[in-house]
Amino acid sequence: MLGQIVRSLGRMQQLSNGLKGVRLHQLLSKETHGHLQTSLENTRAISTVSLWPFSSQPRDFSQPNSSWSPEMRKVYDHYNTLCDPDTENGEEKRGPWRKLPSYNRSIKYAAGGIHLSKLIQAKARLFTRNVKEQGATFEYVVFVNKEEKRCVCVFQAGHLLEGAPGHVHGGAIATMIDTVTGTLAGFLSGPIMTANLNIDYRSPMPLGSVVLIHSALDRKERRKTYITCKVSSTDESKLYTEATALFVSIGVGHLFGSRN
Ligand SMILES: CCCCCCCC(=O)SCCNC(=O)CCNC(=O)[C@H](O)C(C)(C)COP(=O)(O)OP(=O)(O)OC[C@H]1O[C@@H](n2cnc3c(N)ncnc32)[C@H](O)[C@@H]1OP(=O)(O)O
Repeated sequence: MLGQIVRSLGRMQQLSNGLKGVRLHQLLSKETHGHLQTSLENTRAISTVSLWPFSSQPRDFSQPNSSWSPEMRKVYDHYNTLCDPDTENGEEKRGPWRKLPSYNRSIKYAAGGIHLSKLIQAKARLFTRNVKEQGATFEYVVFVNKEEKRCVCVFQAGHLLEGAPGHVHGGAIATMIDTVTGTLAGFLSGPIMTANLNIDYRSPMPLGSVVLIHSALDRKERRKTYITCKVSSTDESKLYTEATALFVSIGVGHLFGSRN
């Protein structure tokens, strides 16, 4: 089975031979992210923007939309400004902050990706980006600071995420924590999967809230990347949730049931 997949992927690589800088393993890394660990997909998109000259333009869900509250927009603008380059002596210098783009399934936009999508599951979409109604579920943007090995996510919780009446479902909060810590782990360590997630819910989060999800690298040990996480109000006066997460680096074969 794995052999067949690898042969199919080989044919797909021929399709992409004309595309400079695009290698099969990069496409596979994106697929890994599309299904299980899309943080690397985000990461690659930063470093290889040239991966997107294909077919139609994918929608970047990290752009402001009309569902965003003034508070969401204000915090977004603050972090977005940190991503702007400074000009010193006429030279542009980029700081450590980057905004990560976010797609519902970037692989289908790459050459050969459509075939990869079919091979795995054509209708699969990233969990947090699969509701068309803007503002109904997960509105979020992740900003990463490479030097400090940390990131911050601005998250607005939509009305379809209700758990306790009027408040955000604990599973939705866990989803966002997994997403943000996983994005950081993938950014720092490449393809990974969540091995362990510990969450302490400290205060109920009202639906419609805009919160900050701060994640930072705790440590790396061999294939293990440990991340800490805090979810708070935007002025950081109220703590909603704390978490720790462990991500284990994987090879692509892991997704096909191989340990190679
Ligand atoms: C933008 C969106 C980003 C979203 C990110 C979301 C990512 C996800 O949600 S992934 C989906 C949820 N996760 C999964 O389904 C993973 C299922 N589990 C697995 O596939 C495997 O158990 C996996 C990959 C975690 C580890 O398996 P394997 O590669 O064989 O590693 P293994 O050799 O057992 O362990 C490696 C190390 O990790 C440690 N480890 C593994 N699992 C755990 C665990 N649960 N707790 C503590 N330590 C662990 C091992 O002790 C070992 O440590 P050491 O190096 O000190 O010996």
